[in-house]
Amino acid sequence: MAVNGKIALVTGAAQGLGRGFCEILLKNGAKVALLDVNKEVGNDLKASLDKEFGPDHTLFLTCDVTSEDQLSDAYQKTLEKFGKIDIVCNNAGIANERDWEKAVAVNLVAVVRSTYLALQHMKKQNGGQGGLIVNIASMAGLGPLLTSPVYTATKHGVVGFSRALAEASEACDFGVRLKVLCPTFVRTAIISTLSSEEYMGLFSCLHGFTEQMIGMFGMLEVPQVAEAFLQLVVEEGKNGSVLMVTPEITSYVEFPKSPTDVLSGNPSPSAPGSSPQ
Ligand SMILES: NC(=O)C1=CN([C@@H]2O[C@H](COP(=O)(O)OP(=O)(O)OC[C@H]3O[C@@H](n4cnc5c(N)ncnc54)[C@H](O)[C@@H]3O)[C@@H](O)[C@H]2O)C=CC1
Ligand SMILES: CC/C=C\CC(=O)/C=C/C=C\C=C\C=C\[C@@H](O)[C@@H](O)C/C=C\CCC(=O)O
Repeated sequence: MAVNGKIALVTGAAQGLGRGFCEILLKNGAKVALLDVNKEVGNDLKASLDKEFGPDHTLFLTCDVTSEDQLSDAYQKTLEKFGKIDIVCNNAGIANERDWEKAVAVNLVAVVRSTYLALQHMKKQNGGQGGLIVNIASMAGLGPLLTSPVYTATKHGVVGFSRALAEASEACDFGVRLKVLCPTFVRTAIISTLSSEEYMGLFSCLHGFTEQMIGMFGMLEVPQVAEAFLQLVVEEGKNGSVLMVTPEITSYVEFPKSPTDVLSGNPSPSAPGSSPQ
């Protein structure tokens, strides 16, 4: 999808990766609705972007994505301001294994809700022009991050939900594509929470393991991930694709055609249909 002239909505836009995604969209000619629960940082970002791109290219909306009313209202205000929504990036996310229900609410429930709101406004059957939804997961959406079981669950959920809905959207001819971004560690505020007692919850005994993982997978900078995000946005087709981003490589993930493709070669003798050993 060409970005120039498009209207985008980004959640968690005030800082970190969300800010990076907004800036690269604006640099490529889009107008962006910036949604974030942090009013102060969001207003500061809006003021900064107004200086660089002009006041009419962005709209900041204070929005807690876990609130159905606030999210729906933000979509409505975006449509009132810009007339349409072509791209949605569900980026807002937290890491918190102690208040894990909050993490589920932000990282998964809100992503589903925002995706469905986007679909409602974009799909051709509702008079929409189609569009693209990019959901931000993580490498922890592709494999278990043992320091963060609930975070892992939410990100696996984002990957599975987005891939399934992409297939459903194609089957229903909604005209809406879905894609997923799975970065490894990125130097943002979320990293600083990883060693905090609040984040670690049951797993404070694993402090130090995160440093090992960062050593193993490296640390990305926001601009690197923003470039990968732009690649996802501009690349035509690839509905349901999942893009992994590491310091060494940015590449699409190849999933097995069927879950049975990942079975080991030695079925249990008790397994139905298995031949006796
Ligand atoms: N930083 C990293 O290492 C990685 C981050 N991610 C994902 O990238 C996304 C962005 O994370 P970062 O930029 O790193 O974090 P960040 O903490 O720097 O930024 C997150 C933004 O989301 C906002 N936010 C949090 N809860 C919200 C809510 N309820 N409603 C609205 N906005 C809310 C925050 O105010 C903040 O502006 C998250 O989904 C995260 O899981 C994925 C892989 C790696
Ligand atoms: C908890 C949230 C922290 C930061 C945000 C974030 O999403 C960061 C994710 C970064 C990396 C996730 C890595 C997940 C790896 C899993 O696949 C593990 O199962 C891999 C474990 C070891 C791999 C061993 C090897 O590759 O040699």
